[in-house]
Amino acid sequence: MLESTIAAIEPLDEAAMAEARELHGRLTKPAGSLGALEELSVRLAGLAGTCPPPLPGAPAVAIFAGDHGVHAQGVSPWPQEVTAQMIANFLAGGAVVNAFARQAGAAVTVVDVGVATPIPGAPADPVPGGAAVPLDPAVPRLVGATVRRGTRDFTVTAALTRDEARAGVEEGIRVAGELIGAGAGILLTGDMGIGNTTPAAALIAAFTGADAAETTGRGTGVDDPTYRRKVEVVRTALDRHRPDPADPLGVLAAVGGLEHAALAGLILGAAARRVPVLLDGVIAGSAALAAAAFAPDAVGAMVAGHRSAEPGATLALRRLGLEPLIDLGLRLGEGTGALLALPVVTGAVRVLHEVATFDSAGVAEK
Ligand SMILES: Cc1cc2ncn([C@H]3O[C@H](COP(=O)(O)O)[C@@H](O)[C@H]3O)c2cc1C
Ligand SMILES: O=C(O)c1cccnc1
Repeated sequence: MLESTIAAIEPLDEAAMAEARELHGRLTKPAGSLGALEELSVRLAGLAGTCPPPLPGAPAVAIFAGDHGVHAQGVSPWPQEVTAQMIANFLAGGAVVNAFARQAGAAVTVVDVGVATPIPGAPADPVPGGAAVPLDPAVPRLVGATVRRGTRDFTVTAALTRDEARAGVEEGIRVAGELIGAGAGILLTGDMGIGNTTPAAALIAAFTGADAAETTGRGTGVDDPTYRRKVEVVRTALDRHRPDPADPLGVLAAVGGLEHAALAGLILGAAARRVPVLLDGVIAGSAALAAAAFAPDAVGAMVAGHRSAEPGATLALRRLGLEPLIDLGLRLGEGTGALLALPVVTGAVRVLHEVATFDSAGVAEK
């Protein structure tokens, strides 16, 4: 499934992009006046292979959740159980991501790929992966797709086996296909996993070559001693595993997490189906680097929702050549920054559908 998905990812359609650029030049606005929205709409035309590209209807945010063996090293001030407790909160509609999803009209799917503790109140048998899904923005949904109940501590051994990392990536591909099959016109990335900014920092260091001190941030707000320990943990893991950036499955297995692997898969799945994927913060950025290492043309499907306050997020976006749409100092995750950016993406496309040309509106050109 991974290999066939990678093989299906192709470059942007140059003819559709040229058509979108030409159309922009005829719309009733000074050329270039919509700034970054113009190039974004051109890119989305290239992704869809048609101009104008479809409006990104039926948005769907996929929140991949997992726990982390490296939590034992004291890299987060929060207990591991908060991952499962927040999933219960997502399903009850009480988290920030739910508020923003309601505002955006986005369906919320939580995918348990690696949660270590029981999810309070969750059915013993959540919807198994593969079940038919209605995209109902009012009802958050849990998909049970556990690969293993938390990764191993990567300061000691590889976080995952290659097979486990592959299973995580393939679950993300499967979810992308399921959501797009149910009608989603744009996918948004979300994450939940106490400690997951530490593997994100390690992945970004592995893929960009940046130092652990540059890629590591304060996550949920760690104090100075914890921050120093976190940098050391990332450095120790990189020294121990020496991950090869040309082998993304190996990197994800050595220093990644199951939600990072699944998000890489979601991105690949969206790119293969030529549906845009709106990236959230640093976890998504680290997964996007993995996706780009699997398939460089996958970058064409990526839209950077926002600039997370985590320093690694900026390094990841720079490496991918993506400019974030909004920059509000958010550092939450869950998909919150991606959801806030969604109207910007829709606006960029709507211009190509609805704005009159100088000719049709009888407006004089300069
Ligand atoms: C209540 C709560 C809600 C969250 N929602 C997202 N995160 C975010 O913070 C975690 C990563 O930060 P660190 O690596 O410092 O643990 C992830 O679960 C991420 O989704 C949350 C964290 C907490 C505590
Ligand atoms: O930017 C993010 O994605 C982020 C930042 C801090 C904690 N969790 C996620």
